[in-house]
Amino acid sequence: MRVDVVSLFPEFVAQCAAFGVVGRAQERGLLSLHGWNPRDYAPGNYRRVDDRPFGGGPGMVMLIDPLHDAIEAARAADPREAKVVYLTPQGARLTQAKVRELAAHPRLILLCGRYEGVDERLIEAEVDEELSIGDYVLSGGELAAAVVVDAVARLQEGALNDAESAAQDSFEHGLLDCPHYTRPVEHPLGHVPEVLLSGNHAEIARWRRMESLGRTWLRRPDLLDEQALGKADRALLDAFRARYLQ
Ligand SMILES: CN(C)c1ccccc1CNc1ccc(C(N)=O)cn1
Repeated sequence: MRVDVVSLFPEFVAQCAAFGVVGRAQERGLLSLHGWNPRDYAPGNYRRVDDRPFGGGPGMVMLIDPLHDAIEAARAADPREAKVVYLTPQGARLTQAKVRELAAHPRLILLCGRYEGVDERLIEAEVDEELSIGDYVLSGGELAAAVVVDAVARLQEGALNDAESAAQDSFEHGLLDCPHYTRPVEHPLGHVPEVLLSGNHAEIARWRRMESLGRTWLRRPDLLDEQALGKADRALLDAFRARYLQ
């Protein structure tokens, strides 16, 4: 998968993608990242990329032409069709389902806004999708772009080994992950649940599923559609609630 990032700080996103699983995905050729700086397409000595907003008010707005030219240069760098995504607080919420959809594209162009954002005419002409990573304001779209790069990189075939993909799977199934424990068994901070030491793999799987269901019910009831749960999961959740409420 190829990702082109249009940003005044293109190195920002490249740095975020240089470590761990995402860095390894790049080394394995599963992901290629390219930065395009609108300032390189801004004419004259001052190389302006922003200007004052029509209608007055504080802050600056990113100019159309440097962004347009940077996006077109990115498009031209690879023959495949690109989906252009603008990271903005005004975007649709990014979910794992949306990440899966994005990860299936051969190419993405991620547009990172700074200042107060981008001239609306550029958005209308060039952007396919506006996405938000959450309801909060960042000083630029680069962190949001780095989140998208990380999330789609992990879904590239061959990016994760078995252990890593197990961690990925829990949220993929729409539930929160169960608790995890490792050595030592006894520690001043507490002990390890007996079931995990039992070697009884059916019981361990049952306990983990119950914990995932229970935690989702407690922490993110919005993720839990109890109607869609099978008979076995409903029984596990009832058992969790009985223990929790006793
Ligand atoms: C400068 N701002 C406020 C701005 C305004 C408009 C567009 C982009 C930006 C860049 N900032 C962002 C970007 C994304 C998110 C998010 N939640 O995905 C939060 N902040």
